[in-house]
Amino acid sequence: MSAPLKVAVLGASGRMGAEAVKAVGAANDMELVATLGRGDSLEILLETGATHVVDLSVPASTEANVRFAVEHGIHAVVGTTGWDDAKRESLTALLSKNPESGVLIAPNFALGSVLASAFAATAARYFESVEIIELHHPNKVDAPSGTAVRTAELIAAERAAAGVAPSPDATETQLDGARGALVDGVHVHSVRLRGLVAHQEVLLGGEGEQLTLRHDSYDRASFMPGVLLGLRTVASRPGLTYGLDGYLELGR
Ligand SMILES: NC(=O)C1=CN([C@@H]2O[C@H](COP(=O)(O)OP(=O)(O)OC[C@H]3O[C@@H](n4cnc5c(N)ncnc54)[C@H](O)[C@@H]3O)[C@@H](O)[C@H]2O)C=CC1
Ligand SMILES: O=C(O)C1=N[C@H](C(=O)O)C[C@H](O)C1
Repeated sequence: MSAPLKVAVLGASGRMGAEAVKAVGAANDMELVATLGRGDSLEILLETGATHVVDLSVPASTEANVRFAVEHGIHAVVGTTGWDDAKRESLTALLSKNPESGVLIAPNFALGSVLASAFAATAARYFESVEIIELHHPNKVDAPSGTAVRTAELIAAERAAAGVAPSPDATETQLDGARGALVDGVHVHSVRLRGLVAHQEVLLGGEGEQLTLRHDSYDRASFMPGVLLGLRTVASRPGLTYGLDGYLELGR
């Protein structure tokens, strides 16, 4: 049996981080070597010999955390949101100078969510209209969700490749925000509601019909198989992988 992965969790006291600490601690092929929170020095990663980090911190911190890991030869599995095009491009440039390092940025670790986004992208080739509604707990600090942004990107790419026209919309006047945010030409609506965890609907409309693709995470345990898959795979995938679908055989 090979040596266990030496894993550090960043954002370990948070909602997701606490779940990841449990999941890594229970995995036979992993050793939890460090748990870091706000204000902790990243030098702890070097002192504890971490080979892998899971970043589940906050959008304001994740880039610095991941860059530190890459610069020190530590593989990173990242669930934190906020990785826009510019940040991913800059990270790719850093990774090209550290060719052994692997980073997975996964907007959503839940298998059902990854599948739902892939199905939605495929379906969006065949429907005139598409909009996204994402629904989350009210403690979430960012909107729209990273998952919704990624889903919109996938949908837009499929529609562009298929030559599908923009969704029809005759709106002439509106209150600010009434039509949601526009992500790559796809309207995204964000709901924040006590009692929710993480949910998304993709609405696809055609003449006389509607297809709705909905995914629900009722518990953060739903994200843990994806976190563990990411940890087990990332070292064998140098460079940046954006989306857990990059590690799955989805036939696309
Ligand atoms: N990819 C996925 O499947 C999922 C991603 N997320 C994302 O993960 C992130 C965390 O979500 P939650 O756990 O709900 O948030 P949270 O607010 O409960 O936890 C974040 C934790 O990070 C800590 N923190 C702040 N700065 C830090 C730093 N520099 N280093 C280490 N820790 C630091 C905070 O003190 C807090 O304990 C968010 O961006 C969220 O959108 C959440 C759920 C699933
Ligand atoms: O903050 C959350 O809770 C979640 N964040 C991620 C996102 O922004 O998509 C993943 C999941 O939706 C839960």
